[in-house]
Amino acid sequence: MAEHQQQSGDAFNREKGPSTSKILAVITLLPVGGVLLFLAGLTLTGSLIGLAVTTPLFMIFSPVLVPAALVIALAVAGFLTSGAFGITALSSLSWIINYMRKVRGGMPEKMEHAKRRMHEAGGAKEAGAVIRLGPELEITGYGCEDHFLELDTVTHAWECLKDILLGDWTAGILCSFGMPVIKGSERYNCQVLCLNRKIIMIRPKMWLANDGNYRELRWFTAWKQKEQLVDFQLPYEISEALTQKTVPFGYGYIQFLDTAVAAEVCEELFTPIPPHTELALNGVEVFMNASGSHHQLRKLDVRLRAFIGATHTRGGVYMYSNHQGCDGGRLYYDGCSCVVVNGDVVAQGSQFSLKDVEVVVAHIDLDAVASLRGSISSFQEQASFLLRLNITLLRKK
Ligand SMILES: NC(=O)CC[C@H](N)C(=O)O
Repeated sequence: MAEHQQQSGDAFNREKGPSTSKILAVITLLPVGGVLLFLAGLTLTGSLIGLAVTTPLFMIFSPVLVPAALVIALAVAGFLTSGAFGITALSSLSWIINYMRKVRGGMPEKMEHAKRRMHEAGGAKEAGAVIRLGPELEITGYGCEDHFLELDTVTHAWECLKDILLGDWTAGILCSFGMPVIKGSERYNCQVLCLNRKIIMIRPKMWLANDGNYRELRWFTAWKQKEQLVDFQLPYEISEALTQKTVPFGYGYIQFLDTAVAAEVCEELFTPIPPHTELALNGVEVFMNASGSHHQLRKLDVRLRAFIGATHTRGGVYMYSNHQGCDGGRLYYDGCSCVVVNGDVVAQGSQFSLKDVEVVVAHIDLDAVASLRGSISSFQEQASFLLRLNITLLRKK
């Protein structure tokens, strides 16, 4: 397995350089831009000199209307040509500068949105939030479709995650980011859980959305080894930057000193046996559902019933984060990110909005979960006889 992991590191390195077509574009545009800029200058100077020489002559020999009109026409033509040359030259040079900047930055602008979102969610952190959940496949966007099959989509997602982790965004706040991860030869739709500039667990989606408008099995494989957390070797550049070599990968939850938290990824909630049922019996109190769910009449009602059903008989905090807007495909993702506690919706975001980022914050009393569970005898009976799940222990409050 270590060998396979190294492969994902290799892929990470391989995809760095610019493509041949881009290099060709730069090589052709650079002289063209320069020549055009030179011609622009030349025609501008010519027009100005012509105007300067002929104007006094016509002042003396006026009124000679036809040659005057001729001079004006020539001057206008001169300015227009110079302007056209100038604009073409400047736009080709600015394309080159932009391209150079992108090559050096190494990441498509699209993935910068994840960082922007983190920045705007900073307010939630200042308001005291200790868990931050973004939507499914947040870093790349949910609707990449066949671009998920390109190695550099995954590579750039790691680069973006690295930038986020090197900043302050994850200091003191558990953050869940969605991105594709290649493990060995398989590509998984994952939630990457991070805290204090480290990756503490990668949770691959186990039940993929593959009906109606969804085609996740075309791009991802479902994680099937439910029984164990395995070691995932981070791509070389990530492990160097984070000084962290491996991370637990698989199905499980994170045990803090005062509570337990787990991811349940979108479609998993809607399966006949959703993971939250056994996670709850294992003591997980907070569920983080990262979702990419499109708008369809009455679907919000289906979702809300699912969150309420998940938590009102067995207790729990259900955090739900959905994309909002359109991203590449033909669907509208209708937000409505929310927080549900013991069957009550305590916070909910908008369904239709043009905002770049919307942060939904809720202040939760975790004792309400413990006390509901403590009051249901059958919950305790089932919990005491259940097989224990995989845990990542964190000695942090
Ligand atoms: N991304 C998903 O897993 C979609 C799940 C579900 N079918 C929905 O529409 O919400």
